[in-house]
Amino acid sequence: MQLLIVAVGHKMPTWIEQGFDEYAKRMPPELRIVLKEIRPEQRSSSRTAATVMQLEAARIEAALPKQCRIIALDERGKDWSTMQLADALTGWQREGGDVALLIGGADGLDPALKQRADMLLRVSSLTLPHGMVRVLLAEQLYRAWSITRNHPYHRV
Ligand SMILES: C[S@@+](CC[C@H](N)C(=O)[O-])C[C@H]1O[C@@H](n2cnc3c(N)ncnc32)[C@H](O)[C@@H]1O
Repeated sequence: MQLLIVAVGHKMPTWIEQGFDEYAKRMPPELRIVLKEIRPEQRSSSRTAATVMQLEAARIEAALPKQCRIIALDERGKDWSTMQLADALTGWQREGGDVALLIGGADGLDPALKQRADMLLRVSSLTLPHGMVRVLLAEQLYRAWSITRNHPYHRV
């Protein structure tokens, strides 16, 4: 099973790339975190944010496997504790299939894409920059995995 992070945004600063890699590389081979970067659409005065999000959504859809669970990261989503994430991870592994975690660009994720997601998840009440969300998500997935394995990384 793979955890796909499908994230709008590329050419991230080195500190984002390093932060992400730091946690992604700690995952075991049977539960890899795979990053798929989506090139952001050009912003211009003749394009509305809705148009840009629709075009980015088409790119995100094209990057998704045929069958996968979709979790859309959104600040208006459900609040999960790390323990809840760890429980969910156990369930996802039991049920099998890939899980895609979607991170939007500067304007967010297209409403239709959020509608078709299995759930919306928020990681804070604050609006975070998309680069930071991928780092935070990688750390939380690693922490959640460490909980399922009683690994000492997570202290209660
Ligand atoms: C700069 S934010 C976009 C903000 C946009 N105005 C909106 O309303 O969604 C870029 C992306 O980062 C993710 N993101 C930012 N803050 C988040 C949070 N607190 N919880 C979950 N995802 C977040 C979302 O996927 C969002 O689409």
